[in-house]
Amino acid sequence: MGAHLMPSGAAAPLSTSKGAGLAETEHMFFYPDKDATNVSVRQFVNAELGGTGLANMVKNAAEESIKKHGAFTLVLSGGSLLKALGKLVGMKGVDYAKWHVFYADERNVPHDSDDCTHKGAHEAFLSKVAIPEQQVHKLREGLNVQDAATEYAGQLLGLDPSVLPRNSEGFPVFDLILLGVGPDGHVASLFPNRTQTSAREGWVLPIADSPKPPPERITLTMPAINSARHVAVVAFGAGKAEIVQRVLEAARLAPRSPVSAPLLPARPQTIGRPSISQSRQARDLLVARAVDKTETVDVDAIVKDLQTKWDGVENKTSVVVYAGGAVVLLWLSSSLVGAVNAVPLLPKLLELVGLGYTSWFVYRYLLFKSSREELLQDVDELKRKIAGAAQDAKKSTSSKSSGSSF
Ligand SMILES: O=C1O[C@H](COP(=O)(O)O)[C@@H](O)[C@H](O)[C@H]1O
Repeated sequence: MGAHLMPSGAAAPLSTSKGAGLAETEHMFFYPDKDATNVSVRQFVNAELGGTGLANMVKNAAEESIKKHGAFTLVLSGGSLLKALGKLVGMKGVDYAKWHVFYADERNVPHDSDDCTHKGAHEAFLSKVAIPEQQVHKLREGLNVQDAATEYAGQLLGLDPSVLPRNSEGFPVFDLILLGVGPDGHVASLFPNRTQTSAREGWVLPIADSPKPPPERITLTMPAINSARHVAVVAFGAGKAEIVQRVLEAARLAPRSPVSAPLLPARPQTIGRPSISQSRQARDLLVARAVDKTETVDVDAIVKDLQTKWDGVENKTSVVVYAGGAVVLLWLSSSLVGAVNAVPLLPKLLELVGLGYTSWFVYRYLLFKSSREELLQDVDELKRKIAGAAQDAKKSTSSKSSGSSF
């Protein structure tokens, strides 16, 4: 990845990690330019807290939309996003009877296939909340992909404009579109450098050869996505970190042109300041670091283990003296390395010596079977000598101490 520029123009450090315990933080590579974009970046320290943040955002958007036009139109995409939506289950005070659910993209597969986004959404939360069945708009099964896309567009066009209004250009105005993002930057089933991604007409498109399996899908078009009142891109987990960063940098470097990767939906191509209706459209990017349970550190167990080991040490004074000596040696050697580094050309010369010696060692001891056996014998011999010397030292200490008792 290239350098990350801070508002001052200086390069920013690469790490995106944040202090533990913070639920939501500012993303360090995002510098909002209020005139050019109305995207906000919300960063959570882990996917668990990100899921809660997402569920709250959806709940608030639903309340606002129901107040405004008596319905809430929510558009889902697939993948890891669906699991995060599980946090909606059990939330109090949600008027699910007024929700209408759609898919930003869907795979052209049977509804019981594990590749089916609707199946994932149903398992994660639709089956656990009271949204009327007829208000969940699924892709019709068993059609060829072209007909499936036409049929899906027909379902949307058939809705009463009080539920799904259209804008002045005739595109649908969904209340909230939730987009996942692939590591390659695709959103919905709009993949970078594919013709469908730059389509400027139509609501729904068929995809017959998706670069990510399964190959047959349908997807909302970019202008249909852009017309929504709110769009949130949800990018949870380490696998999404790089693409998120790249897109934020692209948005920063060319704030007035549509971003090249389709992660942040391209802004309508208006010259100058966005009009009031455009600036009212909210764009959110929710990111979270992945925290795997196996990564958590049990500090108590470590302390206990150290305590047991320390209790088992017979001569604690010697251990303390040796440990102190090791620290001093480490300090001396680091000073030495510092001094060597300060001499011009010497570090490079020493690197060459190291390289030469390593090559010789590999050739002499590791390349051929016979020389590897020889090396093992030498190591055994050395071990025997060290063990013998230690035993001799022990014997002489015990004979001295028994001598002094006479
Ligand atoms: O194929 C798809 O992938 C993206 C991202 O999925 P994820 O599992 O990497 O989060 C998803 O947003 C899209 O809807 C889906 O069809």
